[in-house]
Amino acid sequence: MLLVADTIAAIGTALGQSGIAIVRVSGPDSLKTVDKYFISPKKNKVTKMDKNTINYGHFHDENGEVIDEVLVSVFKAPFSYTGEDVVEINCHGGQIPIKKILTKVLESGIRLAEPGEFTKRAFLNGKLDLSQAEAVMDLISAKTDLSHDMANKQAAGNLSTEVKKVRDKILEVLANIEATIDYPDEQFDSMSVEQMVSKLSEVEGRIQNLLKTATTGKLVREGIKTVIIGEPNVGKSSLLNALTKENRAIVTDIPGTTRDVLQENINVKGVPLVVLDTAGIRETSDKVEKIGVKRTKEYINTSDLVLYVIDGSQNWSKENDLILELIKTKPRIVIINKSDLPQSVDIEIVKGKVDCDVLAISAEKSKGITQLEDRILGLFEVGNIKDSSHEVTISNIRHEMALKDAKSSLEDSINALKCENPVDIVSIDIKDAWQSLGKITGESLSQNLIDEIFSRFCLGK
Ligand SMILES: Nc1nc2c(c(=O)[nH]1)N(C=O)[C@@H](CNc1ccc(C(=O)N[C@@H](CCC(=O)O)C(=O)O)cc1)CN2
Ligand SMILES: Nc1nc2c(ncn2[C@@H]2O[C@H](COP(=O)(O)OP(=O)(O)OP(=O)(O)O)[C@@H](O)[C@H]2O)c(=O)[nH]1
Ligand SMILES: [Mg+2]
Repeated sequence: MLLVADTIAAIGTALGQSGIAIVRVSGPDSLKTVDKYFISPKKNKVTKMDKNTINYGHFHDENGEVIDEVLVSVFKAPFSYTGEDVVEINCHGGQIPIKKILTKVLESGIRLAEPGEFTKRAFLNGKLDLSQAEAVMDLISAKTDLSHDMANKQAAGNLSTEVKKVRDKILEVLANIEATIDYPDEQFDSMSVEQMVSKLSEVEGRIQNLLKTATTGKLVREGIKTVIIGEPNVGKSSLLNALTKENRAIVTDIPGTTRDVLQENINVKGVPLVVLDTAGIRETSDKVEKIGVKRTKEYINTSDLVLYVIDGSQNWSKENDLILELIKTKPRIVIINKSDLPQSVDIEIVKGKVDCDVLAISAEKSKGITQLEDRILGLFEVGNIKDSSHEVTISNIRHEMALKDAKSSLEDSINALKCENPVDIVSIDIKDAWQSLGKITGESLSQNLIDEIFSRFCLGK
């Protein structure tokens, strides 16, 4: 069923300079609006163009001045990404043509799309379910092959299919209960309590299998937020460079080199790491450096992992103990750097002091980096991530919560059945499980929540 909606437009490509860019228009007025500005050599009207065609011409302003040489792609409802009439204007990828074309389209009374609104319309028109729409967003933000592969499978509907199968099984039991309640005297092939328990247990097992993939799945999708901290000059920026295998951060022998936080994405065996290199922590009177140190402390709080770097060639300081205290509740690894130099720090003593991994490395000589990567993955229990890449992976906390709710309702219903509670009471729990699962695909989710989910998407998507 197509919903009656207004017409929206947005730039579908990244802002900035590029070969080509796309202005996307979707809704009932899209063809006739673009037609006002488009002239093809054969004077073909956009409204008369065949569906699924790409057409050459020029985009003009109302005075007939050429704005750009373009290609327009025409899709006709319901055969488009959104399910509505869609026109895409492929123009040259400069700021000016993009801006001018979008402005003309918007001047014709078409509204600028909200973030995620094209995909939201695809969802509302039944082109995608909610988990597939969320996967479209994941496809865009994926930073490693593994996270991309996971998003691709979800976009293809692997999760939706499993959820639908499981929901159907629940529905069979529910239908059976409803029938016994509505027609108590009729003879039909009703399920026994044992059969219901067995069916629901099977469903619970399948949900549990999905839940098992969630820890790894979330890490692969979201990445591990990692912050490198330590005193000035210990080699934090050198470690970032060793991890990225590029010279991204400025390294000098002057303490206090890094002032602002630097962020890099790193791929550790398919797991994305978002690594922050921070300003060295120390008492300082320098105004700029002070702000850096304050930020470092804030980043520690919001990170998933702290890499605490110590210079092994220097004597152990009381600051080291203070910093260890500061991070003691965080997942952390203590890194004794500059292992290529004569050591003043005794690693065995440090190991005795802390209850976390302690590792000697040389950031400058790239020694111990692979071991560090293994320890990081070990800490998050994603050692053999490739072996555990499933056809269906739970990567989104929203899905995980819905599955947990469904599982708990199923457990309640199974226990109630075993205790011979009346089936009409049991059916409430079974219905709850069915509803919870429907939240994943968006079938049982309130409009507000749906709006909230799409608002997190990019503009033009
Ligand atoms: N230019 C452009 N590139 C793009 C997109 C887009 O919207 N525009 N996409 C958007 O993210 C992705 C492709 N996804 C799309 C999905 C469905 C349809 C579509 O027209 N579907 C119709 C017809 C299918 C058919 O011909 O068999 C349909 O489902 O009815 C188009 C693009 C990636 N590349
Ligand atoms: N010998 C040796 N020197 C290193 C090693 N790692 C870093 N250095 C040197 O230590 C100095 C400081 O390195 P940086 O990476 O800038 O240290 P930092 O912790 O980022 O310093 P700030 O940004 O000032 O807090 C530079 O001269 C590096 O060349 C190492 O593994 N071995
Ligand atoms: Mg630095």
